[in-house]
Amino acid sequence: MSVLVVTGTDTGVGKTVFAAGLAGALGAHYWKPIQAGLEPEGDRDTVAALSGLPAARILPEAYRLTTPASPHLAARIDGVEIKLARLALPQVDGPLVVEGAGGLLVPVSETLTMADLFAYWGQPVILCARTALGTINHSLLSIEALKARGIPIAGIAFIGDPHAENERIVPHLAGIASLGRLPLLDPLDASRLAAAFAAHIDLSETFNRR
Ligand SMILES: Nc1ncnc2c1ncn2[C@@H]1O[C@H](COP(=O)(O)OP(=O)(O)OP(=O)(O)O)[C@@H](O)[C@H]1O
Ligand SMILES: C[C@H](N)[C@H](N)CCCCCC(=O)O
Ligand SMILES: [Mg+2]
Repeated sequence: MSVLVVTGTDTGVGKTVFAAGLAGALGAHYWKPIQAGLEPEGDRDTVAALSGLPAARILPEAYRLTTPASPHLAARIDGVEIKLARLALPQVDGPLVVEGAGGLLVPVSETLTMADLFAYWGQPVILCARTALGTINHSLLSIEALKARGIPIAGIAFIGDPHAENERIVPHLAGIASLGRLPLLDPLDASRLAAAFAAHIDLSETFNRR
């Protein structure tokens, strides 16, 4: 089993759309261990709709929390305690794509962050980042947080309209691979996502480095 963890510089950067494209391209299983916010749908449902994968490849979450908030707060509201013991990676045949909640230092409890979880898993992480103004700082801070914990970095994936300089300077300063840029798709559907992912995202270096 090979695992790729998808994180982002923030909530709402496009991790789920990217993860759907990635899981579809790899014929992987997809797992969102902690879902905070169930309306109008969870990320699992979005990936089911956008990845083109059979339903059995979209694994059930370990925690389904009702409130669209930081997981530590969503868990408190639901009266749930998030525990590492329930967050072991599921064993599947073939590749597994795992999506975090929000960005790296988002708390899942009073003592645990998403980054702690990634360090515990020790699997390579793809950082999803906007192309737009502000991304340089958010991206480099996120990469520092990954490096500080010794979390392997598979690369950065940009999402949004082209911005050649932002797409150059971040991987250059961080010394990590860029997997490319997923454009904003309108309409967004499974076939357009698969085509855009194949045209714009290069996974060859990701797998060669491993
Ligand atoms: N490549 C894209 N093309 C068009 N729309 C996109 C794309 N990427 C993201 N979006 C839209 O942007 C919004 C946020 O994207 P997404 O849900 O993937 O973010 P996220 O990083 O997974 O957020 P969360 O932290 O809640 O998991 C969604 O409405 C999604 O449809
Ligand atoms: C509700 C949202 N869509 C995600 N599920 C959780 C995002 C947590 C972000 C916390 C923060 O950085 O302030
Ligand atoms: Mg998401």
